[in-house]
Amino acid sequence: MAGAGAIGGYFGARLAEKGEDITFLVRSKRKEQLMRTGLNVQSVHGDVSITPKLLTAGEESDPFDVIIISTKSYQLEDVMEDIKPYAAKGTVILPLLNGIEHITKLTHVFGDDAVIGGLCFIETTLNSDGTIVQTSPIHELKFGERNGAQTERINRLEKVLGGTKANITMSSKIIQDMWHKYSFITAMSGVTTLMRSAIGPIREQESGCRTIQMILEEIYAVMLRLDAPVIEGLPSVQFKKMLEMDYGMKSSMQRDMEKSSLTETDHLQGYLLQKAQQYELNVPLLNAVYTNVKLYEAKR
Ligand SMILES: NC(=O)C1=CN([C@@H]2O[C@H](COP(=O)(O)OP(=O)(O)OC[C@H]3O[C@@H](n4cnc5c(N)ncnc54)[C@H](OP(=O)(O)O)[C@@H]3O)[C@@H](O)[C@H]2O)C=CC1
Ligand SMILES: CC(C)(CO)C(=O)C(=O)O
Repeated sequence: MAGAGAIGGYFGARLAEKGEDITFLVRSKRKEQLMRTGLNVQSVHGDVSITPKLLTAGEESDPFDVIIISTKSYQLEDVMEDIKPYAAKGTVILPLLNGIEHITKLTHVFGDDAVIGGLCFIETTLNSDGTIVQTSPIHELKFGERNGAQTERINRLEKVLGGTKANITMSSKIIQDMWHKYSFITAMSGVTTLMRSAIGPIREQESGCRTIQMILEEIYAVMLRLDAPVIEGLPSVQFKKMLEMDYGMKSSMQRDMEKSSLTETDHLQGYLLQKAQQYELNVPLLNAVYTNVKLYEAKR
């Protein structure tokens, strides 16, 4: 597992809890912390604490069968360098980042065949002592071959990841799932950071609902222009999902802002905005949410 942060620590701990052989690639500060405290998860599905197997970049190790990437988008270039020595021919790279642009970057470095698709739906964060806190019932991870094939390696991976105390499933349309998640999170992180509120109170305002619907429409228009494999009527499907989210659900971008951390807005809203400009599409709400986060980043 490349990274032992909010999602990497959560899914890694769940896999280790099941008995899988998981090594976490960490940097020195996190390593010191984990050696002192162990890897601790506080979860609505039950807490778990493990003594993690740790590796830091440059240390000797055999290559890994699977490398799950769980860093932020702005840490991708560095982590790709760091994992290179541990990726051999046949190593499968499974990224869990939100967004889509990282797939191109990963295939460029590791080759088309090595990289499969992946995503997760979970609300989790690191608290000040490094504990992973998972707060709402959803803890879903999806993975699959990018071309949807039911290959031998994907069946093997399904066996390894299955039976874990988290909802981990194989998808034969993972790229579509990733675009759908991308549209959802771009809207969700956009409105929650703009309104500085969890999703519930935003939906209680009629204008809040309209804002969510409008930004979903803008995102959809850009994705259609990019020939992304999205379903017809995606904005209504995503809006419905937004209505079903826990009242207090926040986005990880919003939590990052609450912790005064850097955000992934360039990777999420920024990428779509750049495409909208290229194709001369009018996306006022995307512009507004992106500017809001960039102003926050400039003031950090
Ligand atoms: N949190 C959530 O609820 C969800 C997040 N996501 C997505 O998942 C991705 C990860 O987010 P999240 O888990 O919240 O982020 P975190 O910041 O909590 O975790 C990222 C971790 O990666 C580590 N890391 C970064 N670079 C390296 C490196 N070169 N070597 C080793 N470790 C490294 C960081 O370690 P260090 O301490 O050294 O900085 C950090 O612990 C994002 O794309 C996000 O959008 C998706 C769904 C939900
Ligand atoms: C959709 C959501 C809010 C939870 O999975 C998410 O992906 C995030 O916070 O990054």
